[in-house]
Amino acid sequence: MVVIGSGPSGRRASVQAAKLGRSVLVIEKNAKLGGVSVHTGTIPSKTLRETVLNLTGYRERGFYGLAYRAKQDIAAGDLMSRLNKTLDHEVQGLDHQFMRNRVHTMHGVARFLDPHEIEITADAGEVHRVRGERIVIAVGTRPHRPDHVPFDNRTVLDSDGIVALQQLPNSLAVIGAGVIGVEYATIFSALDVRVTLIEPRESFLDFIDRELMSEFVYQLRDRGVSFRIGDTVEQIRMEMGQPVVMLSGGRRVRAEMVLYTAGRVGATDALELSNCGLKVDNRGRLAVNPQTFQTSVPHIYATGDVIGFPSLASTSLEQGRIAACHAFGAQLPPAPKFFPYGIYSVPEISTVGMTEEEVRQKNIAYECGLARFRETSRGHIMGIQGGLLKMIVSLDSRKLLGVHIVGEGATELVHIGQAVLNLGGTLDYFLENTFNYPTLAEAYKIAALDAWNRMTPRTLRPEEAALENAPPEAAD
Ligand SMILES: Cc1cc2nc3c(=O)[nH]c(=O)nc-3n(C[C@H](O)[C@H](O)[C@H](O)COP(=O)(O)OP(=O)(O)OC[C@H]3O[C@@H](n4cnc5c(N)ncnc54)[C@H](O)[C@@H]3O)c2cc1C
Ligand SMILES: NC(=O)c1ccc[n+]([C@@H]2O[C@H](COP(=O)([O-])OP(=O)(O)OC[C@H]3O[C@@H](n4cnc5c(N)ncnc54)[C@H](O)[C@@H]3O)[C@@H](O)[C@H]2O)c1
Repeated sequence: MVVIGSGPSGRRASVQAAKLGRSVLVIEKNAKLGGVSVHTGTIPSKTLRETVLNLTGYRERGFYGLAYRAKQDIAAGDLMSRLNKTLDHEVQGLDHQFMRNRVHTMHGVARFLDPHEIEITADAGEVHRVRGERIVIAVGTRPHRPDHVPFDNRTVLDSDGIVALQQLPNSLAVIGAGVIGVEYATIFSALDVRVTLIEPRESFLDFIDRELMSEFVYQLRDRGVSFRIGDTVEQIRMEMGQPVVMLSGGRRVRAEMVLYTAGRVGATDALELSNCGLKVDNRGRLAVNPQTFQTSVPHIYATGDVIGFPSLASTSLEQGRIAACHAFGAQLPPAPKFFPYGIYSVPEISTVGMTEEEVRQKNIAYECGLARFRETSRGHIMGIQGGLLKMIVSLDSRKLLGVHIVGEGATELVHIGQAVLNLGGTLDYFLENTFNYPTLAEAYKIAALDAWNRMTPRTLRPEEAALENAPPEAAD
């Protein structure tokens, strides 16, 4: 098997194929393995977030006040040193995994010569040719960089540029309130940078439950984040060395730095896909069979971000494994119905299953249970002020339909809800089981009791019951 790209889906496909006893070659154009996930995407952004929360003492501010700082003057270098160490560990882990499983690697840009033959051009210009019985295209995406945006990697940058930051800005305008934009906007806001989030549509993160979003936006406004939602960017001008974002309707946003995060496009340009009979859509993405990840050319698979939604490292890993198993006839159980979504903003958001809006659209009779983290003893111990867990259950079957969490630890907590949901569990799981105390997971119990209270007719007090059972004249 030849795998093009060493991100999460290429990595999982290649190791799975090797475990099935096949000979595997991974082609990677970068000098280091790991893909977008390790070098510019998931791991760097999550490491920056963790570093910011640690150095600012953000998690302790509930006790010691807004002025509390673990480190007084935080510079870009403080963020980068921890980032580089984390990335080195990730790459070492990956190199070791490939070595253990005898996955071969070759560095260079791959392009198809025909449906089985691939040419690899290394940085030094050296050219190799390889043949694959099965091929996996796992080339991922790159940031969308329109010509009219004056990127200079210093004051106007994209999410690739932010991981090589030289200096921290005092103010930041983030253009595009997708997952990347929202994560970085909130991370910088936690660093006390003045942040403005700009989004042309009338709402953002539409796949998140709206009640959760109002809690999230409330917390961000409270921290001073400005929102320009429904405002189109007409131009980004440089005035006295600083970017000014010109919005439709005449408004301007002046900021020391602009982060442009208005989506990504498939990294398929170099592949010369016409040589193997494949075509991409207008965003450079490939269509696949969603069960097997085969493209229209059956021995060529495509996995990860290059096939579009949901474009997560978590789902990409699974896609790679499924593709390799299918390619070599290994059996796989059907994929679970629901996967979690984690947004590593500050505060975190995580969600699994249907939102309240989706449940309504499907006309399912439902009830919700809510728990605020401040209702848990663990929340008091940690000094947590915000945080909400929302549970949606079916009124007819009592089955769990969705869990939505905003607040500390949301991306970990969500897996309890995911297990119950994918195992077809009901509200009763949470009512009947004992949870460790004190934990944030106790929020599940509190939310379940809240839903139960709303669903169950109230037991009448003895004097009310007596009146209810009495003959009509006595009730008068
Ligand atoms: C800022 C950011 C934050 C993110 N945070 C999260 C998160 O918290 N959680 C999450 O689940 N997901 C997150 N993601 C998404 C996640 O990174 C992607 O879903 C994942 O990396 C996709 O994996 P992939 O297998 O498609 O390969 P990628 O990681 O995209 O890697 C593709 C590789 O292919 C190589 N390549 C491309 N073309 C060629 C060629 N012609 N020849 C040879 N090699 C080639 C590239 O150099 C690259 O190394 C984030 C993404 C970004 C950008
Ligand atoms: N925690 C995570 O799992 C995580 C984190 C980051 C990224 N990702 C993945 O990476 C992918 C890419 O994320 P993304 O945020 O770049 O893309 P996105 O498509 O999620 O969001 C892009 C945003 O930019 C807006 N936009 C589009 N054109 C614009 C323009 N001309 N001007 C201003 N705004 C514009 C869109 O309306 C949208 O809100 C996502 O699909 C996501 O799954 C995941």
